[in-house]
Amino acid sequence: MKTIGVLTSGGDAPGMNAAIRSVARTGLQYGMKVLGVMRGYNGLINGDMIELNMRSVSDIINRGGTMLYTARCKEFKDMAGVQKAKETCLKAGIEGLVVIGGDGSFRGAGDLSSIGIPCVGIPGTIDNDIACTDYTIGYDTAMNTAMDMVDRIRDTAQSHDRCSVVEVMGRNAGYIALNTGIAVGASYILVPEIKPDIDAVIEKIEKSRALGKKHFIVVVAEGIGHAKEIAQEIEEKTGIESRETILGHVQRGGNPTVTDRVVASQMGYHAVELLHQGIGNRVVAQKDGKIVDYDIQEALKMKKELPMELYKVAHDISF
Ligand SMILES: Nc1ncnc2c1ncn2[C@@H]1O[C@H](COP(=O)(O)OP(=O)(O)O)[C@@H](O)[C@H]1O
Ligand SMILES: O=P(O)(O)OC[C@H]1O[C@](O)(COP(=O)(O)O)[C@@H](O)[C@@H]1O
Ligand SMILES: [Mg+2]
Repeated sequence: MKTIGVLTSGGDAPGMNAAIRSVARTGLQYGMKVLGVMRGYNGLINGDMIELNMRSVSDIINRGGTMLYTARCKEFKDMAGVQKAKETCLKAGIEGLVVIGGDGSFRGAGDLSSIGIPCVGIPGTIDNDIACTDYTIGYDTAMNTAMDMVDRIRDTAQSHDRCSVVEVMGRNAGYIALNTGIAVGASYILVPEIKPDIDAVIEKIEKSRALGKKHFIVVVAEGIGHAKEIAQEIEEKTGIESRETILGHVQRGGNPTVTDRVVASQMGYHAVELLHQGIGNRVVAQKDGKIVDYDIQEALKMKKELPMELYKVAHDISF
């Protein structure tokens, strides 16, 4: 391949820049022309792209967000949009494309691959909710940010003998909630994968209160929501003054951790190796510590479950 494109799509995630840098530098080393497509699939439909050289990806490895911007592009969900994107690719000479994003972005990459533009997906989302991979770029940074924020909340909850209900991101996935919850010693963790049971939360708080505990942290995933109502119910039923905090987009920003930078660098490299061999319609993944790749359609059919043993450990040791 003489020319490849790279784009970021869906929610941004810390480490996406490190992946862009890796894709660009690997491609350039192979003598390829590398085009950075702006604002996800929008840039592909509108022909909005910039040529990347070795220096244009300098000083981004340490930065959150994405230098190529990102978007959720409705038009690309229809084949007409995908067809337009293909025409842009043909015009610009793009023979292969790296798509950094989540499962939605991979569906689009599969569609574009099916009409003759080979695409390789790189999992980039803070949610870690992509079934084919043990790890998604941005996840570690997001969890560490959430943990830092809850540590701060703990200081004030402790000083006031309060209960803090903290909502972390994760629309459909409880990975951030589970790991942050265990890392901050939460009394209870509510995740979208398990039907919420407020009575169980209250029972747990009462149990540890009987053992002398005076301040409590409950972590709630965004998919469960209702942090305010949960805090109110805890206060009403236990008499413990309660406050809710929704962490929100603070979890999506900031400098990527070492894990996110390393995995992003490895995955970007692997993606371009595939395109260099003329291989498309693949998703790069991390499996048991190794970088591997899967057919996009097969990857999208895979299922991943929240580690229930970890959920049990979290609750068995929080008193
Ligand atoms: N079924 C689909 N077919 C084609 N493109 C899709 C599809 N679903 C999502 N996309 C494209 O991928 C973009 C990102 O998807 P989204 O689900 O929002 O985020 P993520 O990739 O993080 O899961 C969408 O805005 C759209 O352009
Ligand atoms: O920034 P938005 O559009 O409000 O989206 C919020 C959602 O994006 C995420 O931060 C990341 O999700 P994606 O990577 O799948 O886009 C979710 O945790 C959250 O539910
Ligand atoms: Mg998604």
